[in-house]
Amino acid sequence: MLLGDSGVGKTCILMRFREGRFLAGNFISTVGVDFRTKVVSIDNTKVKLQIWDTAGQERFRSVTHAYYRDAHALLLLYDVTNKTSYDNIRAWLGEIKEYAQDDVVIMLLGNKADCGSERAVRREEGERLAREYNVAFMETSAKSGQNVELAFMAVARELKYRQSGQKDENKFSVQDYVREKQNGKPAQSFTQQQQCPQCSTN
Ligand SMILES: Nc1nc2c(ncn2[C@@H]2O[C@H](COP(=O)(O)OP(=O)(O)OP(=O)(O)O)[C@@H](O)[C@H]2O)c(=O)[nH]1
Repeated sequence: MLLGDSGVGKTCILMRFREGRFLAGNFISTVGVDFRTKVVSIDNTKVKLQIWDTAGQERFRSVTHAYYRDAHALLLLYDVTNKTSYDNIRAWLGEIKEYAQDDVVIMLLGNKADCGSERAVRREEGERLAREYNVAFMETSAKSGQNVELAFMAVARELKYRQSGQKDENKFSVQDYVREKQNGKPAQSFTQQQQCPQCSTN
C-alpha cells in the first residue's frame, strides 16, 4: 500500500513500477483508493503483488484508514522538494501504528530525487528518520526510475520470505537487502541522461 501526502508521487511511483513510464503533465489527485497488480519473479517463484494506491488528501483519510489493517507492506513517501511532506512523516507513522498490523513491513521513500536544485530535504535527514523508526529507506524518482524497482522488489522479497516461514531464521532483512544493493552496484544508477531535464538545466 502506498501512503504519504498528496502530490508526493504515489501514483507515479506505481505507474513507473508497473508500466515503466512516467506520468508527466497534469497532476490528477487520487480519489479514495485504487489498486493495480503486478506479477514479479523472486528466486524463480512468481509472486502476484496487489498494490493499493491511496489518496493523500486529508478528506479521504477515513476511507484509507480502513485499508491499513489488511496491508502486508507500506511504502511511505515524502517529496524531497517539499519539507512539509517530510515533516508529516511522523504523523503518518502515528496513523500506521494506530491502524496497521504491528508486523507490517514499512519502507520510507524520499521521492522526486531527480529534482536536485529544488531539493528541500537532504538525503541524511531521510536516513536519520528511517533509523529512528527502524524502517528501510531509499530515495526514488518516478521520473527517472531511480530505485523504484528496488523498493518494490525488496518489499516483495521480504513478504515472500515471511510467508515461507524463513523470517524467524533471520534469513532476510529488507533493510540489509536495500543497504547491500545500494552499497554494491546500485540497482538503477542515476545517469545524466535520466536526470529531469528541467532540474538539470537549473
Ligand atoms: N520531478 C518529479 N516529479 C514527480 C515525481 N513523481 C511524481 N511527480 C509529479 O508530482 C505530481 C504528483 O504526483 P502523483 O503521483 O499524482 O502524486 P500522489 O502522491 O499520487 O498524489 P495524491 O493522489 O493526491 O495523493 C505530478 O505532477 C507528477 O508528475 C518524480 O519522481 N519526479
